Amino acid sequence: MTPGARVQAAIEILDLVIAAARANGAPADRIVGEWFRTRRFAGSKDRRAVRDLVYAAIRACGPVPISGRAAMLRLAQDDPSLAGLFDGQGHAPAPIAAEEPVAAGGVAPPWLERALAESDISGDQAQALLARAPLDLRVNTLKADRATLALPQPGEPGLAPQSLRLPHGTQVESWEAYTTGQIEVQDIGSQLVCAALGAQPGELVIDLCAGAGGKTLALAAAMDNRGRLIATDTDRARLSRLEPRAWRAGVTIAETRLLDPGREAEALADLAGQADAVLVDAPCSGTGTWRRSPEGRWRLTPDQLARYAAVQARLLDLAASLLRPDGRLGFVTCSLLDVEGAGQAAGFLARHPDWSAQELHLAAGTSRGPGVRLAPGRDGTDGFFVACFRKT
Ligand SMILES: C[S@@+](CC[C@H](N)C(=O)[O-])C[C@H]1O[C@@H](n2cnc3c(N)ncnc32)[C@H](O)[C@@H]1O
Repeated sequence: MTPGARVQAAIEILDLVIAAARANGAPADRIVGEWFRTRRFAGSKDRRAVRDLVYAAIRACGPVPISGRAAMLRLAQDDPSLAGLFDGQGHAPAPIAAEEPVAAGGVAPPWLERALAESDISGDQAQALLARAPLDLRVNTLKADRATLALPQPGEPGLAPQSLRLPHGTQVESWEAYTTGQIEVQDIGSQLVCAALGAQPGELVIDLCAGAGGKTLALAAAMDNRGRLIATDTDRARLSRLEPRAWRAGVTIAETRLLDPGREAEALADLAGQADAVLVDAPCSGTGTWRRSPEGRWRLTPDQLARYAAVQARLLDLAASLLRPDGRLGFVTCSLLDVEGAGQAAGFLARHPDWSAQELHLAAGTSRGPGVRLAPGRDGTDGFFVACFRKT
C-alpha cells in the first residue's frame, strides 16, 4: 500500500469505529482486525501503519468526530507530512478543501472532561489517560515464580510481587510460558487491586463480576488453588472464556455461575451469609482503561454513567448480603470518576452504617475517600479505584 492508501484505509476504518461508538457496536480493535481479514493484499507493515494511524486519530479527538476524514484532518493539522498525503493520487484521500470540517481535539467530550476535573484529573493527569500502555505480566505462582522464570525477553519487575513489565506490543501470546499458563497478561494496577482483597487459601471467595476471569485467576493463585472460588457474571460469552483460561493456568478451584440481570440474589441464595470475601469488580465507564480502548470516551454518555453507578450500588449491597459476619468486601472499578469510586464507596458506608473501610497499604496509588485510587499519570498503571469494607 502507498502511504496515501494507508491514510485512506485508516479513514475508512475510523468511519466504522465512529459508527460503532454511536451505536454501542464492536470495539475498535475488533473493527481493525475485521477490516484486514477481508483485505489480504495488506502486508504486516501496512497493517501496523494503518492501525497506528487509526489509534493516533482516535486519541487526537476528544468528542466523537463527525467522520473518519474529519478525525484524520485533526491529526494532519499538526503533521504537515500527513497533510501532504491528501493528494487524490491512486488510493490516497482527496485533497483538503478550504473550510473542511476538522474534528475537535481534547482529552474527552467536554462533559466528561469536566467530570474528570471534578474528580481531580486534569492537565497532564488527564492527558496521561490517552498514553500508550505498556504490557504487564503476572507470573502465575501456581506454575512458576518471577525469580526463576526465564522468558524470551526478560521484563522489568513491577510494583506487584509477581509482575513484569514489557514494552507495548510485545507478542507474548506465542511464548511457551504463555501457552503453558506460567504467565498471564494483567495490568499491574489490576494485580494490586486483586491483592487488596487478601484472599487466602481455604476461603470461600466470590468474584461477583468475573467477566472472562482476569482477576479470578489472580485470586486463585493467591489462594494457592485451595478453597472455593465462585466466578459469576451476567455475560455468558465473557464467562465462557474463563474455563479455558483457568485450565491453562492450572486453576482447579474456580466454579462459574451465570447470573440473570436483576435476579442475581436468587442464583446466589445458597451462598448468602457464607463468603469469606467478595470481590465486586463492577461494570463501569472504563475511564481508567482509555490507554487501551481510547474510543471508550466516545461511547460514554451521562445517562450511561448514571446507570453504571446505580448497578454498582446494587451489586455492593448484594455482595454485603453474601458475606459472613466478619467477611471482606472488595470494591473495584477501572474508573477515575468519583461517582464510580470514592463517592460510590461513601454511599455504601452511608447505607450500611455498621460497616467500615479498611486501611489499604498498596504499593501504588493515593488515598481517595474511603479507598485508594491508581492513576495512569501518577502510578503508570491503568486507572482504578479500590476500597475494602468490613462489618464493624
Ligand atoms: C469490569 S468488568 C469485569 C472484569 C473482570 N473482573 C476481569 O478482571 O477481567 C465488569 C463485569 O461485570 C459484569 N456485570 C454487569 N452487570 C452485572 C451484574 N448485574 N451482575 C454481575 N456481573 C455483572 C459485566 O458483564 C462485566 O463482565
